[in-house]
Amino acid sequence: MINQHSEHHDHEYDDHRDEQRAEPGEHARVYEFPSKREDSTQDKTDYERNGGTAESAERDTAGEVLEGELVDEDEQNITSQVDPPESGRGPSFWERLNQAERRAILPTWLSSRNQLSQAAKWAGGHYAHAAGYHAARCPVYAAKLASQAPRGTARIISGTARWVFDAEGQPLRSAAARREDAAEYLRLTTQRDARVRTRLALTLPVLLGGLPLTVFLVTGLPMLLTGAVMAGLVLALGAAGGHRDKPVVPGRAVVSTQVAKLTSDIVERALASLGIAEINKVMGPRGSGIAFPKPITRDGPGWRADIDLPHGVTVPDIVERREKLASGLRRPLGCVWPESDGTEHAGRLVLWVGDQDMAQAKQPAWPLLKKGTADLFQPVPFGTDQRGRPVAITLMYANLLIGAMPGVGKTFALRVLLLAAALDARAEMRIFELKGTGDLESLEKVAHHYGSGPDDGTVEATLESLREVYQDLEKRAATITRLARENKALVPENKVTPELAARSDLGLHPLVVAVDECQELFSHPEFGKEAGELATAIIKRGRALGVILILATQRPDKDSLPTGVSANVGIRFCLRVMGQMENDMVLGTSMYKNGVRASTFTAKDKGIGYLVGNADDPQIARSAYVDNPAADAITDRARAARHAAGTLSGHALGQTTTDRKPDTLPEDLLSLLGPDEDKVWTETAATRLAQTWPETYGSYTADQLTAALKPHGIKTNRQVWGTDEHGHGRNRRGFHRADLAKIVAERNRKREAG
Ligand SMILES: Nc1ncnc2c1ncn2[C@@H]1O[C@H](COP(=O)(O)OP(=O)(O)OP(=O)(O)O)[C@@H](O)[C@H]1O
Repeated sequence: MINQHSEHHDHEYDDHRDEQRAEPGEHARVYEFPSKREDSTQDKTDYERNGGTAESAERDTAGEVLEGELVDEDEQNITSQVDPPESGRGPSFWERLNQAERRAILPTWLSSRNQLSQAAKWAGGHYAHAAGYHAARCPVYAAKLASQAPRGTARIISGTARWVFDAEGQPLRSAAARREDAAEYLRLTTQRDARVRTRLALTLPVLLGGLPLTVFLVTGLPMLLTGAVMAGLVLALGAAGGHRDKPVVPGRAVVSTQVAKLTSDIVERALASLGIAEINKVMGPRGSGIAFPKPITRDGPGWRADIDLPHGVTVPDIVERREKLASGLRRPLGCVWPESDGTEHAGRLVLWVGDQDMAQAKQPAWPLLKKGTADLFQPVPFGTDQRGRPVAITLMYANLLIGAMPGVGKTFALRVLLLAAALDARAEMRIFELKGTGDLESLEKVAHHYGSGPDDGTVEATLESLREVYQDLEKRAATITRLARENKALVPENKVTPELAARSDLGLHPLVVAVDECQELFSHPEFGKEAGELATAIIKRGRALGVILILATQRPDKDSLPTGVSANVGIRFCLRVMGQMENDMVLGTSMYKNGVRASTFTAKDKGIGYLVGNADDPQIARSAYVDNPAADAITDRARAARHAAGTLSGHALGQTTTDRKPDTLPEDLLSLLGPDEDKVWTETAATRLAQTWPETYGSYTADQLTAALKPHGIKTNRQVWGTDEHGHGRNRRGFHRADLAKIVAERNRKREAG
């Protein structure tokens, strides 16, 4: 690199320059420019005197400098090479050895027991399938071969006859006869006669003796064996009578989707198709080409290429053209995943090209699906990345925001994490699903608080729960401070530890608060503001105190997501969104600019999103797929574990408590409704029950009544218009008298029938 600067005429410089002149090292060349205007004028005049023009004099001077010739010592501008000399440049040999990356001795699939067992399972399954496929078609193959047996027999007979009588020499003998070449003809026929004699001598004993003997022996064998030998003979004859273009086994058991190997040529061609000027420059006839610092290798179910992009081109430049890149690679979009390498410079691209579209690739089952428990202080399984590697999330000391447009897998992703939390028996769960579709219903049986519906009642209940959590924060903080004062070793980092969380006397157990469709809460005209403030405070303070807030929204904008929440949340999962604003609202400022763009996902990329804040670099993850029945089975397990640990509480306990209540709840409730009361709010009914029969229903809240009515088949999530304590008319959750009356009539009928 060359740097120009003006030179002051002082002695220090002169000394320095003299030093350089005294030892003009090969790599430290000094180029000098005339700096004074009069000097260059002088040059021009001299040049003109010698027949040149002033402009060409200037050009020539510049040319001289570029060619690096030393010019007059008196001239005053200087250009010096700033690169250090070759010797002594960069890290030493040992330093380089120390920093060098060691490539794995064994391929990854051999070095991990898990991957090895997966590979073995795959190979076993593959060959078992092929064997089964062909076994099922055996009768068809046998019939085909038998039908070909006559042709096979004819072929063998005619082939033998042609061999014995030397049919292959016939054209030569005919040609000799046509040419009337008597000597040649005689030589050929004599040779043929000798051949035929020998071959007849070999064949006749076989035909006359061998065949009858074989028939005799075969018929003399036990029936079964004779049959087997005959069948084998027929099949062999059938094989001899086969057609080359009509094989007996027409197709393969497994049709492999052959994916083209990723080569540097293919990658270069794809990069050149992106329309990036710097790439085109290096790809041009005089360009240096694209640099591949490591060989292209197989990585999981795909290929990985590490690429040094040309100077000035960054990974986001490529990521934003992912679609064009996929077209250049001739691969489906869901197979092409350009990423940056966090440990390298901004132009190091890691391009992973999968064999299969991520959305269609078979995903392994969620590890906790059938068995196992979770520990919220440890990473809990969430899903897989584009290479099929497991992605786990540590929820403790974190908060999570999930955002996406409707219907791309937001609730499924949230549910997987809540199921994991449910499997940690210590965790208190407060779950609010503000859409009202019951997507999180499976978690009701383990939840301390549960609400479902977009109505004011549920939104208010969510706010009430947040208020409680906020108050609980104070208690938790006081406990931590007290413990730290008593024994610093108990709280080394002034935050909840697994040991403290396990102590039921402290109240520092993990507390998971989840709000699905949280825009209903934050944009609520009455409760939204307070809810936003509480959520922000919980996110800021709750982390160290064991409180985990998980929010999911399909409308990530300023009104629906308070900036305090979007700015402070630690882990973010963004599935498909429409544009930059939603992307950055969920994933954080500048993420779109840095190439982390959830807007590049397509409608079929269900459950796939960018996960930010979980690892050093943004990850692409697909949440594990757990459907409703599977989720129900998991929460049954979770409930049993909680029952055993004595940690069932609140709403979940209400369910059990009501199971033990005298079975007169529908009748009791009906008797409390006025004659004209067709509908009633659940909370009103709960209050009346508690007031009328305090011993039986004294502890009933609206949620507990909902849970208690569920086994009777009475739904309490209907919208009921009523007047609140301030005299305002509003909609809240409730039930219809008609539903209740129907159930009571049915119960009476059964009772009478005995
Ligand atoms: N990980 C996944 N793998 C495969 N399919 C998935 C996955 N996650 C979700 N889906 C599919 O996507 C559909 C929509 O998922 P989900 O209900 O979670 O969407 P949503 O974003 O919450 O929608 P809405 O905003 O309307 O509630 C599901 O019915 C499911 O079939």
